[in-house]
Amino acid sequence: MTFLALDVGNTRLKWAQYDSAAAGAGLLAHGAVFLENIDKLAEEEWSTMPAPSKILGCIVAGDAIKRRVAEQMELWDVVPRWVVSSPQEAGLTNGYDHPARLGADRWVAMIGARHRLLRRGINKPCIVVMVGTAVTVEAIDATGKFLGGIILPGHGIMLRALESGTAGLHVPTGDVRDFPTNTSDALTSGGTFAIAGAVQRMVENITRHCGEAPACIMTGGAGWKMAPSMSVQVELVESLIFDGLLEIASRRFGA
Ligand SMILES: Nc1ncnc2c1ncn2[C@@H]1O[C@H](COP(=O)(O)OP(=O)(O)O)[C@@H](O)[C@H]1O
Ligand SMILES: CC(C)(COP(=O)(O)O)[C@@H](O)C(=O)NCCC(=O)O
Ligand SMILES: [K+]
Repeated sequence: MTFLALDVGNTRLKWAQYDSAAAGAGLLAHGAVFLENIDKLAEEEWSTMPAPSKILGCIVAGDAIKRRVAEQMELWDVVPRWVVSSPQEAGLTNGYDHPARLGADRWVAMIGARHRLLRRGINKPCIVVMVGTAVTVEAIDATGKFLGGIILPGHGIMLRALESGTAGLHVPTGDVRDFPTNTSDALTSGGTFAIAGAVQRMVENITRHCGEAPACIMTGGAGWKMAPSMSVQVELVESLIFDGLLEIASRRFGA
């Protein structure tokens, strides 16, 4: 059997095909497409792929996108399953006021992070950072309870908001500097420090709450851009959402 995992965000659809639906499964193929290009998946990337036996994904894009993704999968005779955040899954407890309202990508990434640590025998609090269209920073305690998390604008949204709300901030991308001395560097550094500072604050919050410093795992399309500028130690794990989907799939579908 092969397993297709999907992560549909507000900017890109990411997919990965595995040789089974189990943690540690072998990766057969993977790709990412901007949402404006999803209508070509069936005739391009997916056209030569053997039909998956199971499909599980998380989607936070709107219903119109969801329908367009489903259309591309009509190529195969498989009903795709979408993760909905629940009060409990794969050993995690969801502390959100309304568990189902938590973005499915956030829930799946947390499941991936928790099991990644447990597999290494690490049972301590954890911060999960996801740097995509938006940035999310989640806090999980040592028992696997999701305590809560924050949402802030991603780099692109921050810059576009500043550009559209001012007259004098239309400048090329700059560099991250401790003390920026031009507009480009000031904007790029501002966005980067906003994200790095938010993560540092959540690390402080959870350390105070749990009495123990957390492990910190980061993922998302722009994670590699943030990694060099973080003020706390983070582990960059590009596959975190897929790792989470494999954990959920192994429990739902069996190995
Ligand atoms: N090679 C790349 N392709 C696409 N986006 C990239 C790339 N490198 C960095 N990014 C950044 O990552 C963000 C998209 O990340 P992604 O995790 O796909 O977001 P989402 O899950 O919200 O769709 C974009 O806002 C963009 O700034
Ligand atoms: C926070 C998000 C917009 C992040 O989206 P992304 O950057 O991955 O495209 C998404 O997880 C979402 O729509 N969440 C629902 C609201 C919530 O989690 O509280
Ligand atoms: K995402």
